[in-house]
Amino acid sequence: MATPVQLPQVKEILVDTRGAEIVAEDSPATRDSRGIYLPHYIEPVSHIAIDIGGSLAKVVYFTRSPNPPNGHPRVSGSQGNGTHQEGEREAESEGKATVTGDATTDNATDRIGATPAVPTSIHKSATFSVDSDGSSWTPALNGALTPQLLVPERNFDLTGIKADYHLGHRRDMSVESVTDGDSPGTAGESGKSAERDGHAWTGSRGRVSRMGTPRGHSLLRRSSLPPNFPGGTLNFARFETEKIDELVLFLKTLISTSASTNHVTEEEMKKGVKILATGGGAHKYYSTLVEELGMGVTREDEMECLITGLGFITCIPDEVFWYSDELVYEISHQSKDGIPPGITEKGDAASPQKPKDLPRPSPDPPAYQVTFDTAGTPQFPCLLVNIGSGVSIVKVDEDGSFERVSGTSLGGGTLWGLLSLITDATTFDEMLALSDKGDNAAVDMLVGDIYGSDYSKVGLKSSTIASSFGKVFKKGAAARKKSFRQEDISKSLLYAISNNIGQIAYMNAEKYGLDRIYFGGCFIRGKQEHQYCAFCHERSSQSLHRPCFHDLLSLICHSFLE
Ligand SMILES: Nc1ncnc2c1ncn2[C@@H]1O[C@H](COP(=O)(O)OP(=O)(O)OP(=O)(O)O)[C@@H](O)[C@H]1O
Ligand SMILES: CC(C)(CO)[C@@H](O)C(=O)NCCC(=O)O
Repeated sequence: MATPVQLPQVKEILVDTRGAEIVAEDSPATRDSRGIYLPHYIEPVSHIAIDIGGSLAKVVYFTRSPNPPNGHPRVSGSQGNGTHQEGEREAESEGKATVTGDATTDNATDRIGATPAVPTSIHKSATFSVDSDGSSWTPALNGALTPQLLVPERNFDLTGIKADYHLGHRRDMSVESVTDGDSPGTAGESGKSAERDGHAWTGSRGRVSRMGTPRGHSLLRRSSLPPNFPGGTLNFARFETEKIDELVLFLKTLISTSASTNHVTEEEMKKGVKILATGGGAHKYYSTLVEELGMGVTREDEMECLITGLGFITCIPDEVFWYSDELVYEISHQSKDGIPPGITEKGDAASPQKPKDLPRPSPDPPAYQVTFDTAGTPQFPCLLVNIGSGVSIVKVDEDGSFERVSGTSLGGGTLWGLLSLITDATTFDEMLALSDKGDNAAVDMLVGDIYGSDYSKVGLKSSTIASSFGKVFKKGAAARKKSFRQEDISKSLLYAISNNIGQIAYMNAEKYGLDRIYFGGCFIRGKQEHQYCAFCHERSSQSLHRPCFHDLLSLICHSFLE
């Protein structure tokens, strides 16, 4: 029988992201659900942040553990296409070991006297189970919420960890009395780095090797930990909004599992948990959430969350990325036969021949590399283009004030919906995979199809799409359905929607004199290069406008930083 524990109230929650590491996942389908291991973070009250949008409900929660998730090597950032092999390669190339998490399955927390303990065996990288019809993924619970305040004897000084957050500025962190030198793994050096740099978000790049503390050594270090050691994983899960009951069940299970792990009643557990909800669904499903969960839910405005999330994400090293100017040039100058205008088949000294098939962005050749913002330097003012079910375009001023200036209903929901009707794909990832293999020129009418060449007088290249799906009608009613490959249709639609969004974004950036555009939202989750290129297509190469992308769920830290 659980012994109830009384919980004091906490007024302020701050996130300590020093030494943060993105946890590798097993499958591409879950790559955006990789947790973030935060070796220093202590969460006095467990926060569950929920963003319920038109298409997807996203959940973020922190589970405490002294060890990184079992058996999962970490990567040093969301590099390249997000596969952890890339992260490993990068770590190796930097002469640093890629480390498998400290696979202690025993209960180290008991030995150091920190109670209640979360068995590390239940703390692992989130996995997903697939529906019987294979159409959707349901996230599995990862670990248990462990509010610091559930531990009756407190003597760890939290007041020393302060991460002041200001939009548009580097955040300064005062580290007054953090005992991070005693934390397992990375703590000491990262902590020093934070002090030395005076930056809150020192990030993880180049610190992978420090996670490789041999087990014996790490246990030795743990023995000198304060009872309430820091560390744990920020977990991500997502559900189709249509299946809101699955989200409710997930939250109920998370709370009840956490209660039993912490040896408290569910009622006590709920006192140490705060639920913050945003997105349209926070309003639509408010009473469902409150009634089903039996606890309070704080609603937050989705645009405010978005901007807070942008401020946070753009500060994280290696999170924001863009395509090289060379790649954008190639895409925007490629003629129908794949050779950019002005470049001969053979190439010449001034303009060496560029490959016909553009390679996927990769370190080889470097010209096409994805460029990461290694420093994590937010650039405000800017334009934020959030591509969810629909698209919101938000102008953000230098001081963080913002205005939703535009939008379009042709967004992620449109692609998802239309491809569900047209193709046999049952999941969004299958749709992206189809489009990856497609050739849009089989479906789209290009300027070259109409002119037989460029229409250079008005600046239109022969490769420019003159009319999305413009070739379809030509086939005649009977032949139409048989004539077009699902792959080509998928790519054409992806381009149509992405180009349209890119165009509206560009025009708004022009209108407001902004030279930085951030694209976000789950629509760009799949990290499809051609999709990004569609955003870059033509317009951005002619101007200073730099389309940048981020792929973390933007609500993440809003609730942690409130
Ligand atoms: N696994 C997935 N299942 C369904 N859609 C996905 C998936 N991954 C990415 N998407 C794309 O992301 C879109 C949803 O993005 P996001 O979650 O940012 O928006 P939302 O919050 O649901 O919508 P809104 O903000 O307009 O209310 C979908 O419409 C689809 O295009
Ligand atoms: C309605 C929202 C804000 C919900 O997130 C989003 O789906 C959106 O911005 N839709 C586009 C609405 C428009 O046409 O401007």
